[in-house]
Amino acid sequence: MDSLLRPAVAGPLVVGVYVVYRLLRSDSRLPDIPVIGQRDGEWFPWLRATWRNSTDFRRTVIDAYNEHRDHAALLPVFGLGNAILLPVSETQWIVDQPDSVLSIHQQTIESLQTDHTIPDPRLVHHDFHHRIIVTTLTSQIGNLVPDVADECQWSFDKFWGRNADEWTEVGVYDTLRRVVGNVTNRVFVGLPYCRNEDLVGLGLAFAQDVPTSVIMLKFVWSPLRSLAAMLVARPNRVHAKQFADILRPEIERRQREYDDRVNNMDKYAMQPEPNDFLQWNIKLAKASGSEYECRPTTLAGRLLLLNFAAIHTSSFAITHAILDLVHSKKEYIEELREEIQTVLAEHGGTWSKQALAKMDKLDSTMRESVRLNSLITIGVGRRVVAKDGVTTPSGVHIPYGTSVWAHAHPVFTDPALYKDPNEFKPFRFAEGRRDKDVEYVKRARNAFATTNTDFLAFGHGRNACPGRFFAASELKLLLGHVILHYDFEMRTERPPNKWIVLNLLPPMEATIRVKRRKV
Ligand code: HEM
Repeated sequence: MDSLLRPAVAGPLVVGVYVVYRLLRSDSRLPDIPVIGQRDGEWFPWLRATWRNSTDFRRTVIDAYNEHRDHAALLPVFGLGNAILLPVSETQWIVDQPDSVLSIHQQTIESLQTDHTIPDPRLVHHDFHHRIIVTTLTSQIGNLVPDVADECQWSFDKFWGRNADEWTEVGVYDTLRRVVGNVTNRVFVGLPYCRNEDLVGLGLAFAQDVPTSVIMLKFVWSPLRSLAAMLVARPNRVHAKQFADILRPEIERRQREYDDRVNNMDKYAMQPEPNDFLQWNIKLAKASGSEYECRPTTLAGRLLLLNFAAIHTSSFAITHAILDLVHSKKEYIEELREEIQTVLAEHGGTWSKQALAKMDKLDSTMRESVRLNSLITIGVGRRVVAKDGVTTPSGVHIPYGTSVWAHAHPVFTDPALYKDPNEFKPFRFAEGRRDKDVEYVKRARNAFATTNTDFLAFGHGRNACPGRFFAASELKLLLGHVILHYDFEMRTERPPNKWIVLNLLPPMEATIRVKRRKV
């Protein structure tokens, strides 16, 4: 008996009993509503539903849509905590709730365990980067397109080559994540740092560290997570420090120059300020008067957070689009090439925001690919932060601390919404935009970056992805560039996507053969 009371034995025992207890039964505060994955008459129904849902999430979301789309249902999944999938009719209600009732911020902190996985969690709590994306990045897209186009060319020359005589085999995801890393960081930190392989590599590594450490931490009892994170989130800290070390000289140089510029306007009359995220952040930090926001480690940390939010999401999207095209019809690629050539010719032969806006078929191709391959499979996750909980329009009371979600993956392929829903039809949305029988507002819903309750790839409502307008321009330019400059060897069988926990990912090992076009 004495040995049971020793801390080394008692600690794990208490944790073990608690974990088993939580797995065997649901939280008694949860409403009495159907449980996704639960079958009548089974022993340990909660545990078995949790196991079923966690091990085959694709089946889970499809069954949930077929059986529970009209009412709320509990969604037991390992690591998701108390979660409820609301009926499709309540998706708009979720995103309309004030942040004091349903919070995306608290949900992000919980689902990414940011207090443990982000080396400086204050970065997440103060949303400076979010403000800069909304106020400056989006409005600067027009001015940034030439830089994006230049970096795109440099990067594809490097990773796909210029060989116009022979086919070259390239790893699709592996090369595209590097291209996206360069191009996105051109807009975040500018030249020459966006081409610094160590910097881009660290951004990619960090974006992998976070989900990996989240998965490991979810297996640890929450009071012990800070302790476990010392070990589990070590790579996150190491990579964040190395990332900041590379950028520190540039950040300090820019800060000195910024002060000097304010005092000596004449001296810099012929030298424009850099137009990138780092510079906007330096400016906003100065204006805020916050010593913390002006620290080089804080500024570098924000850039790393953005690398995390932007690069994987965008790399997955462009990987899917290219795989979809290469495994469809050659005529689609030819039709896209014709559109791109025609529009570019009308715009002086160069990429611009206006030219991109005219390329309806290109825009449609990206949206169609995201429709079939969206990374997120349940959408607009929000945490109930109202102390007394919240009651949904259909009358279900949801307690404090529970997360609510909307159906997403099966909605993208609902035959009631799309004809031939599982077929890749790249011009589907372009046709929708041209349909003069449909009122203008509805036609405009077909644009790539437009969100609605049926299309949650970027979320929806006032907290929808703030980077989506930039992402849409960047991705269209990348896709347009490769269609113009490369031939693709067409293939028949698209390698299947992969479900990793709750997300849908592209086949990362897939390769294709490309040849530079002689133009
Ligand atoms: C194809 C590319 C992208 C996809 C599919 C995507 C998707 C998403 C989604 C689903 C959300 C959650 C929204 C919600 O729950 O309503 C989100 C949030 C966010 N995204 Fe994106 N994103 C992409 C690109 C980007 C880029 C390029 C940036 C930065 C320039 C970015 C920055 C962010 C940030 C900062 C948030 C957090 C917003 C918040 O917490 O309020 N994303 N994104």
